[in-house]
Amino acid sequence: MKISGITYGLLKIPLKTPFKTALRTVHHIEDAVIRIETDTGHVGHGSAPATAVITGETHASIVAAIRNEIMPKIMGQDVENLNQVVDIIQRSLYKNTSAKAAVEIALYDLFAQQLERPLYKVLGGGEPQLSTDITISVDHIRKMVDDSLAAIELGYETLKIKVGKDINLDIERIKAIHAAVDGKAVLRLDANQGWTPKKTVSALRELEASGVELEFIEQPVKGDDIDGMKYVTERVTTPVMADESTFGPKEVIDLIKMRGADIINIKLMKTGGLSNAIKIADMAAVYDMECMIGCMLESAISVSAAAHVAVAKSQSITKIDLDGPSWAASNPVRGGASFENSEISLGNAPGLGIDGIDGLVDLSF
Ligand SMILES: C[C@H](N)C(=O)N[C@H](CCC(=O)O)C(=O)O
Ligand SMILES: [Mg+2]
Repeated sequence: MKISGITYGLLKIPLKTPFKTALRTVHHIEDAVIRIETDTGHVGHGSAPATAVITGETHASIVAAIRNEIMPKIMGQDVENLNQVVDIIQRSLYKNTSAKAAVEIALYDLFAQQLERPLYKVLGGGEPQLSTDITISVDHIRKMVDDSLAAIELGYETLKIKVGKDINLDIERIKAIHAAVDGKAVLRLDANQGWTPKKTVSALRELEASGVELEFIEQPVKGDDIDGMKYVTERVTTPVMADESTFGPKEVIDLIKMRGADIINIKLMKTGGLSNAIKIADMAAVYDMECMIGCMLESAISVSAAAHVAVAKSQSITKIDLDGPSWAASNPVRGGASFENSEISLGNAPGLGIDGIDGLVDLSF
């Protein structure tokens, strides 16, 4: 099965409600989508959102990186030689992790299709059901409380509360949600780099002292402030998760060695795809470190691939934040994993099991 062609598209799906973090407000999922074709007539699907504030990439840069740098180097390669092709993708250009992720997702889809097995089985198997959290956008307190209660009504058992705007107001937000939820859901926080190390410690100590139990605090300080992450990790009881601080395996090794966080958030768009995500999950298992699999605001194509990794690497990937598709007003992906509120189910079809994608704007000029 040799790689013989590629088509490019843009997928834009309105959200049910705006997604708001300390870094950005988003009204649509917008993904660059690729379909990699083979000489056997198979099609592998891949996609990547443009999360410029996190990875530095735009849709134009993702498509240009794939079109000009990655595809010319893997055209004609045999999908069967998965590791060799992955190596070419990873060496094809510096950074551009979302572009690499889109290509790796399509490649792994094809590899598993060739073996006529669902991707998670090719990656090691597992139980093909996951339960994801749901993100609560940062907003005024009443809205966040209402959103939290509505999510619980829909069956979500874990809420990921976005903070990081104004730390004093954030403390009020968290206390109000904690009181309203009244133990009916697990609470995790994501400050998306919005706090400082000292203020994080004092906020968490105040919350801990007032009986607010948090599963973890994700990326409280600037991504490149690894000393700040360590400072917080050493001083609070609440576990600290690294998101924007760690992209690839090397950064994770460094962070583990310096004990700069308790948990790692693995996202395919940061790792450059499945190969590095798997390396990180395996390394974390060696160090008895827990990981979460996360996503950007992205469609069911790439989130399905992340779900397959999570199922196969459940020894270290113990937390799931794959709510991207739940934010979309519709799911234009035919076939593949199903996303029903908190429940994610992987089908039995080969690869990712995707039959087609509706509403793609063709970029294959
Ligand atoms: C969607 C997911 N639950 C999430 O919160 N991801 C964010 C980044 C999402 C984005 O800005 O597209 C995160 O974990 O920081
Ligand atoms: Mg995060």
